[in-house]
Amino acid sequence: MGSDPENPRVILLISGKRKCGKDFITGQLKFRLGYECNILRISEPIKKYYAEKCGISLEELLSDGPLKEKYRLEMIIWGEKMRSEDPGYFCRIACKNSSRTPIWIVSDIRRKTDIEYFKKTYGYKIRTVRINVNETVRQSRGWIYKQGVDDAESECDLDDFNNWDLEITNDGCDDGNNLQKILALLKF
Ligand SMILES: Nc1ncnc2c1ncn2[C@@H]1O[C@H](COP(=O)(O)OP(=O)(O)OP(=O)(O)O)[C@@H](O)[C@H]1O
Repeated sequence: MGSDPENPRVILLISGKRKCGKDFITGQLKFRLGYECNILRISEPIKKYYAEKCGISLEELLSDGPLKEKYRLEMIIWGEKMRSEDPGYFCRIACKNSSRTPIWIVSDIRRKTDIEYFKKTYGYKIRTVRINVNETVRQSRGWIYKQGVDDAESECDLDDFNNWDLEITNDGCDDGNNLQKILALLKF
C-alpha cells in the first residue's frame, strides 16, 4: 500500500499464549497511539482465505467469538502447509497490505521464523514483546486446553525463545505499568 522510505520507523512484535491478552494490549496501544500506528496480523491472510472458503464474515472470524475456535485447527493445518513451502509467506502479505504508518504492531507473532523474517527485513526497527500470564488467569478468560492447538508449533515455538526486548505479565494487576513499558520501547 504505497511506499514510504521513512515508515514504518518502529515495529513491535507481540507474542504470547492463547488468551494472554495480545489483542487486549494491542487495543490499548492503538487507543494511545491513534493514527500513528497500524495493527498487522500475520494470521489475517489465512482467515481471509477461510472466510471466503466457508462463506462467513472475516470480521466474525477475527473477533474473539466462537467461530475463531471452530475453525482454528483447520486454519493451523493449512497455514503450516503454506509456511513449510515459504516461511515468510504470511509475514510478507501482512506487511505488503499495511499502510505506512510510523508504528506497526504485529499482534500475533508465533514462530522464530516470523521474528527472523522481520529482523532480516526491517533490522534495527524491530522490538519484541512477550506477554506472560499463568494458566489460571487464561482459564478465567475462557481458555480451555485443546490438543492439536495448544501443543502445536504455532502455540509453542516461541516458548524457548529468550531474546525478548521486553517481557510483561498481563494478569490484570499492573496498574498501567505494562503499557508504559511498551510505549517506552517505541521511542525512535
Ligand atoms: N489486562 C486485562 N484486563 C482485563 N481483561 C483482559 C486483560 N487482558 C486480557 N483480557 C481479556 O481476556 C480475554 C482474552 O484476551 P485477548 O483476546 O486479548 O487474548 P489473546 O492473547 O489475543 O487470545 P488469542 O490468542 O486466543 O487470540 C479478552 O476478553 C480480554 O478482554
